[in-house]
Amino acid sequence: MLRQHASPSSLGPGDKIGEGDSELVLNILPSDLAEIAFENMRKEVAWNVMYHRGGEVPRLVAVEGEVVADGSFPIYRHPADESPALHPFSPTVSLIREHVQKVLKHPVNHVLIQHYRSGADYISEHSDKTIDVVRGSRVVNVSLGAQRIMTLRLKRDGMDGREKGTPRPSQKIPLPHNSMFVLGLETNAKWLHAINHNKRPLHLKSPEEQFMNGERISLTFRHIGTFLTADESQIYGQGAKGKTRETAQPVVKGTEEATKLLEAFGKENQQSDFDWEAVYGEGSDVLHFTPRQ
Ligand SMILES: O=C(O)CCC(=O)C(=O)O
Ligand SMILES: [Fe+2]
Repeated sequence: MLRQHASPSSLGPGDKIGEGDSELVLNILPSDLAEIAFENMRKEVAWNVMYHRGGEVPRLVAVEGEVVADGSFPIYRHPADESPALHPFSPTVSLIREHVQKVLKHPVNHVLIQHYRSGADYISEHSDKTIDVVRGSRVVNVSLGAQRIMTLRLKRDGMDGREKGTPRPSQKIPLPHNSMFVLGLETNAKWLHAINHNKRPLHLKSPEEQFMNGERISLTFRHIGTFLTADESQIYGQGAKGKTRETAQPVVKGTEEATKLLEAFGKENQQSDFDWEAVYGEGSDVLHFTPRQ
């Protein structure tokens, strides 16, 4: 039985989350791996500062993925000025990936890893950008370290037809250490999600929030259908204009193409009935939005 709570209470395993295609899975990793994963990743992962509109994003990030035989690798495009360089899966992340795939029952070939260094680090409300996400697959966030809260909020246009002044439904899902939040694409289409900051002094927080000194690492695994060739000169696959390796096209940096894709991302953030085929179907060959000078 799925239970539906009033908006502000916390949801967890077994609850109807978002459109009902999302869920929280506890103890995703065996305890020996869960225990060492955080410290291992601190050392193994190539952490970067990432920029959005010229400012630093408030967390450290890294990208890893599966490099295929000819050296091509998956690319996930989202509105950052530059995507960090992709590295092959590091040893601990590889192990985590295996457990994720077993539960998810579909492959994942790309991960965005984020280090929330304290309660002051956060990710603003957004929908994941799905031009490069294999259609019908789900996105997962594995949480390690301090518990933070995933907040879902119905998109504004989802309120059409409801009485004026009705608050937008929102849901709070605490993400404990060693959990996996599965984001269904229907939920991603109709709701925004965020990890808001939690600036209460550490000593006033719950033991779960204080864990790992308030630091959290999340791993957002996706099944990506768009690829860059080894020398990063060409792009192909689901989200590109050339849909196969043979029809790969040169990547486009900046220019009107970039403005067009950024506008499409804006629409995906706002529209519950976002028409994927109409907006993304043709594909885009843009790589970086504000290329390095
Ligand atoms: O840190 C998280 O769990 C959320 C990350 C996220 O929403 C994203 O990278 O798109
Ligand atoms: Fe997200």
